[in-house]
Amino acid sequence: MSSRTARPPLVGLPTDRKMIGPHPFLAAGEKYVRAVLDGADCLPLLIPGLQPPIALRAVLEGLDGILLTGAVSNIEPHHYSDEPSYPGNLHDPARDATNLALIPLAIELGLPILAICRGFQEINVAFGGRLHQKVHEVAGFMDHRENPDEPLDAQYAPVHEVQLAPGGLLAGIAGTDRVRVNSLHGQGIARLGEGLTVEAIAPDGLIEAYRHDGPTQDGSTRAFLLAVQWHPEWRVLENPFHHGIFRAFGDACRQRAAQRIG
Ligand SMILES: N[C@@H](CCC(=O)NCCCC(=O)O)C(=O)O
Repeated sequence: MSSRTARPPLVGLPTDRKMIGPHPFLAAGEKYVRAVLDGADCLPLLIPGLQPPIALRAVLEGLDGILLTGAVSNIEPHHYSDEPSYPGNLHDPARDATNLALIPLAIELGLPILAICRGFQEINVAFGGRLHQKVHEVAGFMDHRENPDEPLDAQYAPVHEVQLAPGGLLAGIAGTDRVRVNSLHGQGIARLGEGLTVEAIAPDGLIEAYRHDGPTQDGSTRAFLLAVQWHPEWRVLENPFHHGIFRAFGDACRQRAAQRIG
């Protein structure tokens, strides 16, 4: 038995940069932090998203998992195309710099990753994929945005189905091949990054979830990487499918923590 004390797995959440009055703050949405604690049963720790990024390898080496959160800001399009950004597009270059540097490092270290909405888009870009800047303006696609005038519970209510890939991670968690999900995004996948495997598709054909089956450091097991375009963190304990996603992520983090201690 190890002489080191067992501790709950530590999950890092890279922050957004938000202005409060004249001062920039580094913040993460409380619902994501709570979902790590309550849904995954892990300890959340915020990773400051600065530009240029802090020494990320040193931070990641002390962690057992990463949660990439959603955000109202959009990835600067120069990271995935030569299209200009549209006027008024809200960006967070410090978060882009941190997360696009952190993703390959986390994968190299074999850390479990759960990515939500903007985080889902970030991993796709980190793997060489492309995004639509406005899905609702692309012929054939639905409008995947929320109505900001509705109460939050209505904005985060399930609004469309996704078809789950047979034999996939999500189909295993859901125990079925179709689920209804919430939808609060203007951007979406135009081309899936190299090496990512589709896990869920919306009725208009938009990819809404994927996984990555890369090998871990020892080459024997595969690290958990699941990314979803919707918001499983919302009232995570009230939705068995969403809780299942966080539990699966937490289990992967616990396995990772046990390897570190053992
Ligand atoms: N800005 C991107 C990503 C959408 C996203 O992450 N929304 C989350 C909103 C706030 C939250 O619930 O954390 C897009 O519009 O596609």
